[in-house]
Amino acid sequence: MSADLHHLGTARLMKMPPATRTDPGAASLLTQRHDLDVIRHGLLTIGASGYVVAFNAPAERLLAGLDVALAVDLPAIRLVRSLCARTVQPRREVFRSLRQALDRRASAAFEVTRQDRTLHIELHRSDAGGWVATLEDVSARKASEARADAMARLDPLTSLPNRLLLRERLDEALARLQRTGEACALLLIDLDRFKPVNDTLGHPIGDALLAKVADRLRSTVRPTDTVARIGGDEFVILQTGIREAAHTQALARRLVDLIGRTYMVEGHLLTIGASVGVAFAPADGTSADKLLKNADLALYRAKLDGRGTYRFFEPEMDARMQARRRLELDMRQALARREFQLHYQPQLQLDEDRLIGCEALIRWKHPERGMISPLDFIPLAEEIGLIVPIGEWVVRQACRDAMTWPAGMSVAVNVSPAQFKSDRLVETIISALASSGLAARRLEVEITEGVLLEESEKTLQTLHRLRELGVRVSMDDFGTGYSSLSYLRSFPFDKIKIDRSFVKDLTGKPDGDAIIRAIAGLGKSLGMTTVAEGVETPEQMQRIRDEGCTDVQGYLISRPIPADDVLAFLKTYGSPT
Ligand SMILES: Nc1nc2c(ncn2[C@@H]2O[C@@H]3COP(=O)(O)O[C@H]4[C@@H](O)[C@H](n5cnc6c(=O)[nH]c(N)nc65)O[C@@H]4COP(=O)(O)O[C@H]3[C@H]2O)c(=O)[nH]1
Repeated sequence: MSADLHHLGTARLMKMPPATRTDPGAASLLTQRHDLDVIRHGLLTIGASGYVVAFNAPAERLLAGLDVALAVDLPAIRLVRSLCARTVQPRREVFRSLRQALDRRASAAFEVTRQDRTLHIELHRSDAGGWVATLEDVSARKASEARADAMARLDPLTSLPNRLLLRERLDEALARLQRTGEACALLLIDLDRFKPVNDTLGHPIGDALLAKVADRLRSTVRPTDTVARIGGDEFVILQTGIREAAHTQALARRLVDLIGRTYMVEGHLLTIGASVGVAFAPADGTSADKLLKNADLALYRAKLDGRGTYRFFEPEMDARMQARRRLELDMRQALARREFQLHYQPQLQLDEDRLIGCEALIRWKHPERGMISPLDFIPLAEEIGLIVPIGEWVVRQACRDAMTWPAGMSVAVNVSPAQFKSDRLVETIISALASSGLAARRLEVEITEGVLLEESEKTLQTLHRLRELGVRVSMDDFGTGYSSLSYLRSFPFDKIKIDRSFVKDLTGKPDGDAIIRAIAGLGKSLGMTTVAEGVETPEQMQRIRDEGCTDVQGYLISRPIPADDVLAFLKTYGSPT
């Protein structure tokens, strides 16, 4: 240390006896001490010869407790040594900056801590060749900065660590893992059915529910684990020091069970669920990003597998996700590249044995993969919102194609829940009818229960607007959902399409005709047409006729055929006028 101090240039000077020193202005500074006391900050002057010349009362107070008493004529070097024993920065660093300041005749600043108090000290060169030091107690500011720093790492609603703190803990755990060889697990938790609670009961109830979820999560982990909230209804648990994967599995199972138990929030009995994706370090990744990504892939799988469950990451998930991403990229270009086609499946009216319309069914002619079934791309299109432009194309194309058919033939299009949510549906249909010239009564919209499940008020309004236009509305896949019957009461459908699983049961199961008979009777009394889907055999057709259904559709009449073949098919079958 003393070697450093020689660089400060004060050691030689301080050896000089006080009597021989001449510090210009020292006397006047001493006389001004009373004036200096009014300054809030501590002030201390050091003469050119390296001795304390003057200081005010705040300086005395702030420096009380050092192992050297502040006094006029105190060698500055002793003061500096005593202060440097308590600097926040490493002592060498402080000396280096003091030395630099001295060499450049510039200022230097450093901080000293003592019993929870932090002093900020600045040294400035004075005109007289000495130094003026200012001392400020920055403890309160430091504490509030530390508080703000901690707050920036906490989620205000649940007081759980937020994404930032999770990230820091995860980085620490991963670094430790390399040293100790222990494993850790990341459990990504997504709440199922939280959004409807928030949307229907309001945000205060949603917030209270999230706080309860946080409490349950906290209660089920060890103190060494971290529970974090990283998004609206997304939580994460970082489980450290794992010896067996079975412990993580037990935790994942516990989470699904615990979150799925009923909550009482302000008089409301609420039930939500949890899907959990798990990734292990180091097996599934040794970086925070990789681990989060893989836990997310596992979570995606858990959701696909019906939610309310947990999944561990597996390498194939990554491959599957990449395939999905490729499909998504291709699908985004497919519209512009005109790769979609419509095939049409004719519908037969049983009474008069005549064709009355066709259902439009989309096909994707992929340049490399060939024809792709809608079952393989429509769900993804719905998920990423691409169903809106694709559905718009379907409606426009179907209307154009139907204009080439005999006037008695109508066209039915499938409309998915995402299209209903987009607000553009009615305008799209009006525009498609206007530009094609098709009469509204020749267009039929087929919806499934999925459409009615969400935002029912808004959905019903849209359905009524379509009805006012003259467009017909049919309920598809009837009988497969949870509450098909109740939906019949909420909207006066024109048509019920009986799911083909019931038609299959006609010949496969004893009493297989009971459901068809019941639905046909229901349709009759409600004044709705009933169409049996998936009719493949003459026997099924006869039974359906006997049970009172009005229309049929299925391979027996025709498979879906390309648009260009429809007219030829109508001719051979005997088309309506
Ligand atoms: N085994 C058997 N199957 C029969 C028979 N008759 C018809 N099918 C098939 O049953 C499906 C009927 O359509 P969906 O229930 O609306 O089910 C459709 C519909 O939900 C959806 N989809 C098709 N086109 C569109 C579209 O343009 N927009 C939307 N949103 N969804 C569409 O994809 C689903 C599957 O379409 P496809 O693969 O074309 O499958 C069609 C059709 O080819 C039969 O006798 N036996």
